[in-house]
Formats: sequence, structure tokens, C-alpha cells
Amino acid sequence: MNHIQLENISKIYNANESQAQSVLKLLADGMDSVAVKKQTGYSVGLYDVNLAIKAGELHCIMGLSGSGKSTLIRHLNRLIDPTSGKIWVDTTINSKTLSSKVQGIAKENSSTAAAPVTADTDGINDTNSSDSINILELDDKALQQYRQNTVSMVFQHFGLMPHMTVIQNVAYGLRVRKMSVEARHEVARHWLNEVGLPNIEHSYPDELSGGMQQRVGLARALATDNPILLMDEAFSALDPLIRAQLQDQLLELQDRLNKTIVFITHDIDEAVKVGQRISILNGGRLVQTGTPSELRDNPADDYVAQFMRAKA
Ligand SMILES: Nc1ncnc2c1ncn2[C@@H]1O[C@H](COP(=O)(O)OP(=O)(O)OP(=O)(O)O)[C@@H](O)[C@H]1O
Repeated sequence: MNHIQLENISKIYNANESQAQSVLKLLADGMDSVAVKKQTGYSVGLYDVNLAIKAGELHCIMGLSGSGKSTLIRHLNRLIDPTSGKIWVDTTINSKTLSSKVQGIAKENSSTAAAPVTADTDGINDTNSSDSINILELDDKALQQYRQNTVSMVFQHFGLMPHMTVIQNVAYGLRVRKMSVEARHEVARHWLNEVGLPNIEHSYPDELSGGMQQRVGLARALATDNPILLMDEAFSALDPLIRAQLQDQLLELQDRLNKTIVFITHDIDEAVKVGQRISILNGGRLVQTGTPSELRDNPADDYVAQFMRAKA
């Protein structure tokens, strides 16, 4: 079952309608984004991306700097809107349905990526629920609800509020939902425990190491119980040892939670370690989606092959 589906998503930055149309025409004729930028001055964020993300999968978006990873993830909580295309999200799926019903989703072994995958793997032919809505059509109120109840984000530089204690940070999304202080702090305490930080609730973010701050960021994202977790280079600012610990912790949590996670990384090792499937972007185009072993065994082009070569 698909949870999120991008349909023909293109994003041309800073172009009006007619300028964007002429850029899209060049891209349709096969011009790459570097040449388009040179000829027109416009940046291509994404071009004609079709991607289905399944309910309960940890899906990595991978690519070099400037390939469109952040552009893609920012569309999913509508921090930006596309030039054209649709974004379908099944808003009837919640955390409970994910943790109880999505047990059938095939999982590759978290570290070896060698286990066979039994679900279909191209994703595009997977079913799109009739409950899916095009989130680009949400009005302001519905968008606010979508952001509060469906998607949570973990940021590269943690995004914690410096004047709030750890527990206030973690409970913030529940405060916005008007949950009582007592109830929201109980939930926050639970998630701080889950991420291995039981005794720091009264500390302030600047008293914590980077790894601890990102655990707080993760606890904050999980505390809202939203089914979709967006992680934008969430572990990239951490040193390698701490980064590996956070990756392990994410996999361990995901084993129990079965969230739908969209995980941006420019690091192929990280993508292969955490991703059940990986989508590879190049110059705003989606080159290939597959399990790590599919990408390794049947790379769509040299760009993918180069990434996967080190993994053979
Ligand atoms: N706000 C913006 N205005 C204009 N161009 C932009 C904007 N944001 C991104 N771009 C351009 O869109 C393209 C894709 O950028 P994006 O940030 O999505 O790539 P990325 O893969 O996330 O890169 P990085 O790994 O460096 O963060 C790049 O050419 C970038 O310069």
C-alpha cells in the first residue's frame, strides 16, 4: 500500500508560469539541469519525478549535492510547492495501523541488505489508496492539520528551541495540539526514554552534545505519533561513531514502530545501511528506485553504478 506518491513533480525555482514552461520543454527534450541553468538562468529543483513510498517503509533519497534531495522532502510537508504535478498522501493511515498492520512489508536485513524482498519493488505499480488526497489542494486550515497530525520532521541541525528545556522541546508538538502539561510531559518522558535519554529533561539544548541534541530531535518527532517521519540529512552533522549509533537506534525503533520514513542522505553507506529502498536523484531527475541489492545488481546508469560499486 502506498502512503505517499509523487506524480510528475517538477520544481523550477524563481520562474513564472511561462518561464517555467519553457524550462520544462528543454528538460523534456533531454537537456540536463546544468545546461538549463546555463541557458536560462533557472535552477531545476526536480523534473518529472514519479515516486511511490510504501506505508511503513524506510525510504532513502540519495544523490550528490544539488541533485534535488532537499527540494523533494520539502514538498512532502509543503514547505515548498511544485511548479507542476501532484502529491498524494493517504491521510487515513496512522501510527497504529502502521505498527499493527504493516507487518507484511518486506524488510531487508538492517545491516547486510541481503535478505530477499517479497513485496513488489518498483513501487509505482503498487496500489494507491482511494483515501489518498492531493496535499497541494489543502487549504490553510487543512494544511495546518496535516502538518500537526501526519508529518514530522527531523532536521540536520536539530532545530531545537534554545530557550526551552529538553522536555518542553519534545512536548512542543503536543502543546500545539492543546494537550495538558501533565499529559504531554508524560508522553515526552516516554520518548526521551525510548531514545536513551531518561535523565535530562530539565537540561537546555546547548548543554547537550550533538548526538544528544539529535536524539531529542528524534524524540520530539516521535512524540506527536505522526505516521510519516521526514529526516533531512538528520545524522550528517554528527561524527561517525555517534552517527552509527543513531542509525542503529533508528533501525531498532523502526522495527517496532513501522513509520513511513523518508530519509535524505548524500552518503551511500548510510543509505544502504538504513534504507529498505533507495531512490537516486541526479540533476533533479529520479534515476532509479530499488532495494540496495537491486541497485547494486542492476544499476540504471553509470551514476548509480558508481555509487554502488563500492558496495559490491
Ligand atoms: N531556494 C532556492 N532558490 C533557487 N534555487 C534553489 C533553491 N533551493 C535549491 N535550489 C537549487 O535546486 C537544485 C537542487 O537543490 P537541493 O537543495 O534540493 O539539492 P540537494 O540534493 O538537497 O543538495 P545538498 O545535498 O547540497 O543539500 C540546486 O541546483 C539548487 O541550487
